[in-house]
Amino acid sequence: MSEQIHTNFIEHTDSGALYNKPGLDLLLVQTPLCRAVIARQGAQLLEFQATDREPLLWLSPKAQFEPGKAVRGGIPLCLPWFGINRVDPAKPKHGLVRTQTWELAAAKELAGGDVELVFTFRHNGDELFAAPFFCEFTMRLGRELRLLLRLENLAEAAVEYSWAWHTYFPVESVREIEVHGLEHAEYLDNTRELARFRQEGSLTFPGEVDRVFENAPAHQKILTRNPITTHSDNCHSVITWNPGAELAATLADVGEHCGEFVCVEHGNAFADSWQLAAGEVAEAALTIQR
Ligand SMILES: O=P(O)(O)OC[C@H]1O[C@H](O)[C@H](O)[C@@H](O)[C@@H]1O
Repeated sequence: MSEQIHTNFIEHTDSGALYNKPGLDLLLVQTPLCRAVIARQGAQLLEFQATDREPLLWLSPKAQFEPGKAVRGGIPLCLPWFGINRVDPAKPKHGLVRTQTWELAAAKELAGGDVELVFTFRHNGDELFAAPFFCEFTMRLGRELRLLLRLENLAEAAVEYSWAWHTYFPVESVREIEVHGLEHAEYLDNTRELARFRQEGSLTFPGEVDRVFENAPAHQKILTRNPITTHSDNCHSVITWNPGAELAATLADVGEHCGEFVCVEHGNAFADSWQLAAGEVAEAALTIQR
């Protein structure tokens, strides 16, 4: 591993110091514009809050910080496959990069006071995923949050990649929110063997909801006390998820907190998966604010 990057806005810390649950190395970013916490494992943003605004991300009070286990909350990046691996369902859900250590390759302050962190991850190809690939994940942290993904297929043949930023948003009560921006779109219902339906009106969360919108619009709005808006570039899939009380009771890191968040995830999965030729690069971006 390369040497740690030192700047006046990054503190190298860990989950023991910040959450009293030792286990993972964390970066604490503090600037006049915002505060963020990022796990080196998965380059996973755990917290983001612009100064004088409400938190943008939900981190479960029951989150576990164990190396090799995904942390419940923030923005885990699911890649190189999203959800259950369709070729071999015994493989871990949501790919492999969310439980691997990423490198902080660069960190700098931009004009205007935003800071930019660049994380990289190289996969050499193994039994989990044969193709080698390289990911660059850039976070711009300011009054809003901007994420950029650059994925390079290092294989000598074409490879399919599916992925998503699996964002957990905080809400007062998931049963009282609406997600706008998916009206009339078709979705695959993951609670009904991926059967296809059409979204009538705005999306609500009366119980378990697990929907995959392909070819989805670029803007969504989460209507909660202080609305959250998302704008994506080249993210054609939106996945919406809340487990509902019954399923949440079986998730040790969610439990009774299931009403406090909604996942509105952006990426390219199912029919929108990226087919990358040998050496091909693809990019996508997501901006979130409230
Ligand atoms: O528990 P995880 O592996 O983090 O997955 C959490 C959820 O992620 C996505 O939203 C999927 O559509 C859901 O089916 C899944 O349950």
